[in-house]
Amino acid sequence: MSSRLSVLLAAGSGRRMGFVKQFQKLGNRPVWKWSLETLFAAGVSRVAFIVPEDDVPLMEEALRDDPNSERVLVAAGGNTRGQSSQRGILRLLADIAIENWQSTYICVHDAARPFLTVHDTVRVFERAEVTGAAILAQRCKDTVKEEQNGVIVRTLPREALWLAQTPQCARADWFVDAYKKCDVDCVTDEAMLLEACGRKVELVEVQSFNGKLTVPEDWKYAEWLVMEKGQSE
Ligand SMILES: C[C@](O)(CO)[C@H](O)COP(=O)(O)O
Repeated sequence: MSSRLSVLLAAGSGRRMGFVKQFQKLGNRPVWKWSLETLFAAGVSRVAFIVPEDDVPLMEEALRDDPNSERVLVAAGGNTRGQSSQRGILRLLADIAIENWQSTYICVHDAARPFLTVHDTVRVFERAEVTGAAILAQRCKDTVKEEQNGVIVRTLPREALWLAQTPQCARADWFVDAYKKCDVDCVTDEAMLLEACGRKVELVEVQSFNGKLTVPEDWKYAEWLVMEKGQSE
């Protein structure tokens, strides 16, 4: 019987957004709460919630009255995404016997993707539980250009291109093995780390909108979407 755990990343500085979006209220709850509820509804038993070091006490306080508070570990992020993700995974595994790591699946999710659905989360876990690792991703719809000094040097074949999203899920022992062999500071997602160690990571095509709130336009779109969904105040 396998178990499902998750790392929820919320340690970013919000430089491109202009504010720390993951703690802002979106509709009737803070951005981070949207994904936290989804992860638990998808069968995750424990979440390592990774926030900036200075915000750890604040977030512990914010979680105090949450029905899931006992199942959330708040911890400080590192200097890079890779370090934050690694800290979360190792923190979760500290409470689990090594012989159970093979049957433990951990997904890493960006708190900045609040619209993730339970259905898509379960699909990623189910594929990872079969293949060892899987991530949610979107097929590339646009024509993609490679540039040098503002000029196109190549058009890439979009049939083979996907846009990586989160959750990104793998067997716990695969992550631990990757940490021994590869540098977490050289990757921009967990799949890239696993790929660097020769692991095969399956792509699961996203079925509902799961955009990342990165720039102010994304925030405006998110507010509009929440209004449409009837989940504003
Ligand atoms: C993991 C990711 O969401 C895949 O698209 C993305 O790389 C995260 O980027 P960020 O700069 O750490 O938000």
